[in-house]
Amino acid sequence: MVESMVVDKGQKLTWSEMTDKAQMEREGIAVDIQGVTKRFTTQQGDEVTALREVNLKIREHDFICVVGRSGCGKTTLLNMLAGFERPTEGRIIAAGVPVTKPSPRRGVVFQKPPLYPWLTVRKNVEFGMRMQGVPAKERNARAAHFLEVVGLADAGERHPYELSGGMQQRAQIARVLATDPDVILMDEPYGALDALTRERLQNELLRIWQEKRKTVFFITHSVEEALFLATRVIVMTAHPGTVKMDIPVDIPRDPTDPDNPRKVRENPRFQQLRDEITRAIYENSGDEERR
Ligand SMILES: Nc1ncnc2c1ncn2[C@@H]1O[C@H](COP(=O)(O)OP(=O)(O)OP(=O)(O)O)[C@@H](O)[C@H]1O
Repeated sequence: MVESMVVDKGQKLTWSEMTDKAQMEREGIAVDIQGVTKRFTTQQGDEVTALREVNLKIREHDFICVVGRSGCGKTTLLNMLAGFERPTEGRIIAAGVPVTKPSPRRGVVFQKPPLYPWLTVRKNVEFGMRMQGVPAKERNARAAHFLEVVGLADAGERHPYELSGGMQQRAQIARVLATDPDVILMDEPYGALDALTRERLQNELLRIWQEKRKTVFFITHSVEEALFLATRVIVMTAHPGTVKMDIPVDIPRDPTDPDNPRKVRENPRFQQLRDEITRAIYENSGDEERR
């Protein structure tokens, strides 16, 4: 039987999708990952179960950090949240609607900033908005605002190759923020940066997250980075990838305080959670590797 359809903000939804959407809005759920399994077939014809039965409710304004050993399926999960890949089983609902393809409501920040070398930084920041059909005047104003937000107000007329790695990452973040997504998906965005730049950018991201009230899903290999940023840390285990722990982080943070990183690190709760999460990642792993 074909369910009747209703149109909501230009999207066609079935009645049951409308009911789910209303419930998610009532409960403040931004993204609902429901029983997601993902299998790949390798070129040799073998089947790999990258994720099995992942269930996770991401609330609006959550800052989720996902940690886990290499190969546990973090990027696979992010790719499905972005709509780049489809689950083999289960489904992902974002803003009440099943995710079937990429959407500007979900911005993606990659480890390597995909900036266009022939465009200035300002034009790069405007690019996503141009794709959305934002009029030139508004594009200009929003680009100026977000370049300011990420501390690149003076770099708008430069080209990406004239920027440091940290500045390029800031430009990418400005480009994503300027498209005004509900959810920002970040795949190890600071993995390639030196420790000091990384700390600065983490603080900046916390401030932006507090100000703009976005929902963030952030992959990292660093437990310390996760504890510095997250409202919830999700620990995943491998073969097949699944959620092992969901840990709320209750450490007070103030990104407007330049001494915030040291204060957070020296909080006894930080050290306790770091040990607990590190143990969870590596126990039963059969080796002593530590990151
Ligand atoms: N397109 C693909 N075809 C076949 N197997 C894949 C494909 N993409 C991912 N996999 C497999 O799925 C599993 C999870 O990979 P994924 O990249 O999501 O892990 P990850 O946790 O992000 O790893 P890392 O921390 O190293 O980036 C791995 O075993 C990987 O080999």
